[in-house]
Amino acid sequence: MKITKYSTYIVPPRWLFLKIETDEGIVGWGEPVIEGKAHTVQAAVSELMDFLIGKDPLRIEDHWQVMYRSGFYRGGPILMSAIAGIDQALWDIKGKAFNAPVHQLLGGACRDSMRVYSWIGGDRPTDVGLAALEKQKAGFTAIKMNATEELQYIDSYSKVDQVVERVAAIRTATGPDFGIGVDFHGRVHKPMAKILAKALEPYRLMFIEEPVLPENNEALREIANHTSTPIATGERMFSRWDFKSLLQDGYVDIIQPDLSHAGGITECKKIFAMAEAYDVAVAPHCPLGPIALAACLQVDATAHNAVIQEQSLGIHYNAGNDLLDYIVDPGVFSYDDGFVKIPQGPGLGITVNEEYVIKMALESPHRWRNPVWRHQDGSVAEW
Ligand SMILES: O=C(O)[C@@H](O)[C@H](O)[C@H](O)CO
Ligand SMILES: [Mg+2]
Repeated sequence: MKITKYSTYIVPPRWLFLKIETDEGIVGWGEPVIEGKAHTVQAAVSELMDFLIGKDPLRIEDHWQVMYRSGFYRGGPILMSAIAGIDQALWDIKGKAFNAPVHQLLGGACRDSMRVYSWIGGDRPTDVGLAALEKQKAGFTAIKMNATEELQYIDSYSKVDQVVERVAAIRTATGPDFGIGVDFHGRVHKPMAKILAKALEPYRLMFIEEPVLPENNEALREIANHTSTPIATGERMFSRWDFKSLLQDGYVDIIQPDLSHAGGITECKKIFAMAEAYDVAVAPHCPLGPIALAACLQVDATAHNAVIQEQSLGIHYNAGNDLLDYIVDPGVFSYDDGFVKIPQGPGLGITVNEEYVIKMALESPHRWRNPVWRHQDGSVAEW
């Protein structure tokens, strides 16, 4: 079998899909994207595909090594997202070629279904009490919300109180066993992060996420010393090499690599295994489309330490398209009591609605850019 062709599709709300074709008629789909930089990743995909056209799609490990090592410059969000989407598409092809779901090819499932959580409140954390209750009624056992829109290095305690009030409202609305993740979203700096972490401790959270930006991961030590709440991070870390010191240092409890940002199925399977050796859980990040979610579930199925999966079913951003719009078999992601069954179809286990993808790419190709938010004094706030 040989790779003959590829196509990329910029689709709303913020995504990029990739289709790779072969001379045997088998096609694979991937989702190589980083939000706000879809066009940049698209360009990186086209550069990397020059190495793959005419090659055997089944030699995934070798292709991964070529894409990662042969370019001299390596790592980072753009290159690793491009590799990720290509890698997903190659695994999709391999699964279809052997008529097996990807998880079978990775060693087989060690769980039947995966607990999932839904994001509430969109980019801005408003009215989350009600939103959490709606998700609970819809069958979810866990949600995640953003803690705050912005917080300065040193800021008022009333902003801390507002976060606590929102979390308390969710806890009251949903009861003691409901999973609550609070995403600091890298919007909080070290001086306030420890205050906020400590203030949230009584609410028995599932985790606090990105308490500081990943480039400040050395601050996790102090934050971990201020709270017993599990600490999660990793959506902006892109390879085993990014994760190794985080794991060695020992202050993280849950890592959140993204199957569309961190080198794909091939790399994330290895990252999950590294974490297992440190007794660290995995909760893969995925505010993306159906191909990314399917890739996550295929690896989750095979990883003992995968505990919960983020997913964007039900209009993650409170605007635009839902991931189910892009597949012809939306039932594949139906959840029961907060769990999604592992997709069993060949490859990634979903059937992309190609006609709809092409239509959306033609009619509404997005140019989604991250909003620019500012603090009261006019200085830029982390989005
Ligand atoms: O953990 C999450 O899902 C968030 O940090 C999103 O990745 C971010 O808001 C961009 O969509
Ligand atoms: Mg996050």
